[in-house]
Amino acid sequence: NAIDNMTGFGKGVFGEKQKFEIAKGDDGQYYLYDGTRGKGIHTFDAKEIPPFIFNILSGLFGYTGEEIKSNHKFFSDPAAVDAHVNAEKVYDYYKDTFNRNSFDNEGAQLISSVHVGNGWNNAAWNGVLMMYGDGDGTTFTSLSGGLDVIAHELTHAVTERSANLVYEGEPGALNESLSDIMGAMVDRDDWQMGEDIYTPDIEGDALRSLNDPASIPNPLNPSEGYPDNYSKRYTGDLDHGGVHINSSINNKAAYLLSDGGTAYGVTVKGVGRDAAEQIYYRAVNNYMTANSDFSMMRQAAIQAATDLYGADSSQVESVKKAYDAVGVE
Ligand SMILES: O=C(O)[C@H](CCc1ccccc1)CC1(C(=O)N[C@@H](Cc2c[nH]c3ccccc23)C(=O)O)CCCC1
Ligand SMILES: [Ca+2]
Ligand SMILES: [Zn+2]
Repeated sequence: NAIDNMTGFGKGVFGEKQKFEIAKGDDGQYYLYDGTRGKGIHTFDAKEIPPFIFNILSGLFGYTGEEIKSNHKFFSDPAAVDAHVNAEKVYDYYKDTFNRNSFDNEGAQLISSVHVGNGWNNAAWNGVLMMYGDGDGTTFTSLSGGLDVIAHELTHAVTERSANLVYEGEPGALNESLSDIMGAMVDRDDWQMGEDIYTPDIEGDALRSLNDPASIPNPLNPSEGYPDNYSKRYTGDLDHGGVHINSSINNKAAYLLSDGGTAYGVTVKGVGRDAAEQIYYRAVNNYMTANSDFSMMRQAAIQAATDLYGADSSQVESVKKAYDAVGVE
C-alpha cells in the first residue's frame, strides 16, 4: 500500500517521550513502520502467543503478529514504542559505525514482535525477527525497553550473516559475547547487559557485567561469579555448553581492550571504545568462521587490529595483552 513516512510519538517502557518514524496506510491509519531505514523497520504485537509457538509460526510461516496501528500519530503501547525506537537506533549504529546496511548489508527489514508469551522473561532473535517478552514484572520488565537487548538480538542476525558461529560450546560463547559486546557499544554509557530491564525493583544490578563478570553469580554455579578467565570456563552441557556463561571470558577481554586495566597480573593499555568496536566487527565479519574457538578469536582480533592499525601498533599489543589477561593463548 502507498505509504507516507511521517513522525510518530509515544512513551517508552520507562515513561520517556519518544519520537520515531511511522507510516500512514491507504486506510488512513498510522502504522509502526519506518520506511526511511533500509527496506523498513516494522513492529508488531504477538498478542501473548507462547514463545515456542510464536517461534514456529514466525520461523516456518513468517507470521509476525498483528499490525500495530493507531488512528493518530500517538502510539500508546510502551513496549512497542521502545522496540521500534531501539531498532531504529541499532540500525543507525551499524550504518554509521561500520557502514553496514542492516544485518544482511542489503537493508533487510528489521521486524520486531512484542508481548510474546504471557509475562515471558526473555527475548530472542529466531532467524527471522526479534521476539520480546514483557517479563513478569519482578525478574524483568518489558525487555524491549533495553537498548542493549535489541543490540544484542540484532547482532545475532549480523553474526549469522557473517561468521555464523555455531550456537554451542566455544563458538557459541563467542556468538553470545559478540552480541553482549555490541550491546555495550550501542548502549554506550555502561558495560552492563540488561541493567535497564532486569529486576525493576532492584537498583544497580544487571543480567551480566562485561567489566566485572565475576560480580554477578553464575546461574549454573551460583557459588561463583561468571567466569572472567579461560581457566574458570563452564564445561557442562547446560545452556548449549554455557554459551551465556563463557561469553563473559571474551566480554572481559573486550572490556580490558577498550578501557584498559589489570587482571590476573596482566596490565592492558586501553585502545578506547571506537577502536575496540572496529576490531571486533572486523574480526567477526572478515576472519571468524562457524567453529572459531577462543584461541581463534584471539588470532582474529590480532589480525583485525593489524589490518586497521599496523602490526607494530599499540592496538595489536593491547589485543595480545587482553587475551593474555583472560588466559586465552
Ligand atoms: O539472545 C539471547 O541470547 C537470549 C535468547 C534466549 C532464547 C533462545 C532461544 C529461545 C528462547 C530464548 C536472550 C537474552 C539472554 O541473554 N537470555 C539468557 C539469560 C536469561 C534471560 N531470561 C532468562 C530466564 C531464565 C533463565 C535465563 C534467562 C538466557 O536465555 O539464558 C539476551 C539478552 C537478554 C535476553
Ligand atoms: Ca547496558
Ligand atoms: Zn544472545
